[in-house]
Amino acid sequence: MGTALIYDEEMTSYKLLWDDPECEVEVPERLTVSYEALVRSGLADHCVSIPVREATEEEILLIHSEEYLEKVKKTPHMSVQELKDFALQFNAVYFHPNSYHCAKLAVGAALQLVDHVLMGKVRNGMALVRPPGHHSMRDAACGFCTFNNVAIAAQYAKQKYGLKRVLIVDWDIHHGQGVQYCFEDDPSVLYFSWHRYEHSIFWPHLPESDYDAVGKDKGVGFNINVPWNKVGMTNSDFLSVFCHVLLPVAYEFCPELVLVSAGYDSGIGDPEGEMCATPDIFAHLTHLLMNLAGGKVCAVLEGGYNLTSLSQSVCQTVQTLLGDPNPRPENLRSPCQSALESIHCVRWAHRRYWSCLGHAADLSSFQISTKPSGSPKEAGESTWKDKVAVVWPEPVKRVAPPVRTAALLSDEAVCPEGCKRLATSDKLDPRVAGKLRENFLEGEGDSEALSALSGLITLTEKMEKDEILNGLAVVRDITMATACVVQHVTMAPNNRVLVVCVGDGEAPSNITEDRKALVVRIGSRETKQSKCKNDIPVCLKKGCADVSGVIQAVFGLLLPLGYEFDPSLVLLVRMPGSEVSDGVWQQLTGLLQCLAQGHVLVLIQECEKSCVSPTACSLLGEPAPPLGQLQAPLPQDVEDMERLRRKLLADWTLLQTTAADTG
Ligand SMILES: NCCCNCCCCCC(=O)CS
Ligand SMILES: [Zn+2]
Repeated sequence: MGTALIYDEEMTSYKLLWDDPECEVEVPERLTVSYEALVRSGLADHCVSIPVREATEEEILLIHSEEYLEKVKKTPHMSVQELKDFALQFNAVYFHPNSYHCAKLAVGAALQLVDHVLMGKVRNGMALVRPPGHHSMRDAACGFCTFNNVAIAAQYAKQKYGLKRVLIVDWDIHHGQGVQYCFEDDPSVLYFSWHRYEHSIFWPHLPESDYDAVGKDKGVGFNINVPWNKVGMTNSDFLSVFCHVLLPVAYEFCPELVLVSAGYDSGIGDPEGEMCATPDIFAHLTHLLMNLAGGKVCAVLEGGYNLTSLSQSVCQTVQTLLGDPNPRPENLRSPCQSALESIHCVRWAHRRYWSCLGHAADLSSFQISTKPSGSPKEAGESTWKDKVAVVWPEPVKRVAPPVRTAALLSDEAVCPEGCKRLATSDKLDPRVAGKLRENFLEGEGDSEALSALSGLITLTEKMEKDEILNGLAVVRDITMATACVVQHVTMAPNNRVLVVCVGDGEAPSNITEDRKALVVRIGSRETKQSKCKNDIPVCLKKGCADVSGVIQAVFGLLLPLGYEFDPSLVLLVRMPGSEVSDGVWQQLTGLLQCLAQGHVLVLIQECEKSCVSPTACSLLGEPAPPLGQLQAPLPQDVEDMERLRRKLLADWTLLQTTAADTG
């Protein structure tokens, strides 16, 4: 199934007709540079092009009032002066004779995308639209927005397809207060937004944009606001919020559809956001959402005003939706104190509504940075032109290797659909063979074992050379196989391997202190107390059969560790007898492809070959099936994981979830 791209140059046919410093950034070129970048990079050709359509009045009335619609309907016939006066009644908007037409196309584009995804014609997709939507309200335009494209899409999806749970992820740098107002009392729509706030001195200065606006009545808990109280937030801040706030809650919620209010004014160089996250981060944010809702992800453009940053970020998003491997995240470091405060506050505010946040540390442990007293004054109002020009490196080219998934199997085993069987006939370099015999086979002449190990070496080398993206291997002795890969990979100077062992069993013996290998073991009990600090055992009372326990460990520990470790290879090992369900296993296999440019090698023990085909599906880029709404993790497990997290904080900064965590 493909990735939809919805774009029509008709939506460039309106613009600002008078002087207004606040609106001048919202130019038609935003759409043309984005689309042209997709065409130039060849990404547009790999997408399924879907035509736009005008939304009907009935669809607009799903969210907006008749009075408001009747007002907007009059704009095509207005003079410039009348348009100007009309706009004055709203906050930070402008109108043009063509605005109404374009606003109906923007809504229609979003609905076309939702239809094609929910009818299974495409897997996911992106709608490049303007005007944006997330600020507009039932009775008012606001912040360049006329109709609330994403809010209408959510309501439309519920009504037409009977969806019970829709997740809206708003990564735009502004708070989509319009969306919040629509759904704050609605438990079927979980709205997540981060936004520049600076304790309300940033536009639109709303108290209800703060972290304590958690929803109302039946909707308490279903509105999540992460305020950025400083500018300059980085990739590390963004990933920390996804791992420690959004994703655990999103998996507990288990949405049937993910709508993204994809605004790129949160990217570096944007005059509105003034943040420092680079365009490649949107590849990771997108990837981390793609195993939710069975992969049904609809991204709808909101803001984004630096044309270079915008077009690069749009390309990063679409390339990930297409399934291409993610770029390795550049030099991640500790989230900043302000971001940690925000994470701490929002986790605390939601601790009663989401069991995955039940243990969130209370706020007494540190003094929240005080809100400025008195009425908010506009943040130092310099127009975007006199902002100093920001530069950043062009995102690295992301090339998909010629073979996506290779399989190392015994001769009689059937090769899963879509995988390429690895020919072990390749002559193994006699020196390597000698080392393997000496290190792993105690010299015995077991040619079968030797060919299996040499096959693993070949697999690993083909990944390093980008001849294949990922692979799976069915082996007889999984501990030996793991040790063999670890040894081979860590021989090269700047290679690092993240070993994820799922289920109980011995960690590979040759893990050294040199941080070239990091082992995270998710199992039911402490085997022997791990002596070296690069071997991290996560213990769950019920072992890997505990879905919410495993998910808690994945987002709270494994992914932050993985991102910070930044491996060149991920080795995912399914220990024999691990009771992990295929669903959880596929989630893991899918999510871990966000690391190491997607180079994931999965090891399966001969006796477990029933999980070969689900593994292959995930390695081939199929979204993992939804896990269902998650139960609360066991309190004992949560305490153990919290203790482990605090112990690891000294070495791993992305594990922090509160400002008090440092030191
Ligand atoms: N530069 C500080 C002044 C803030 N003005 C805000 C104007 C509305 C922005 C709306 C928007 O970007 C939609 S995504
Ligand atoms: Zn915005």
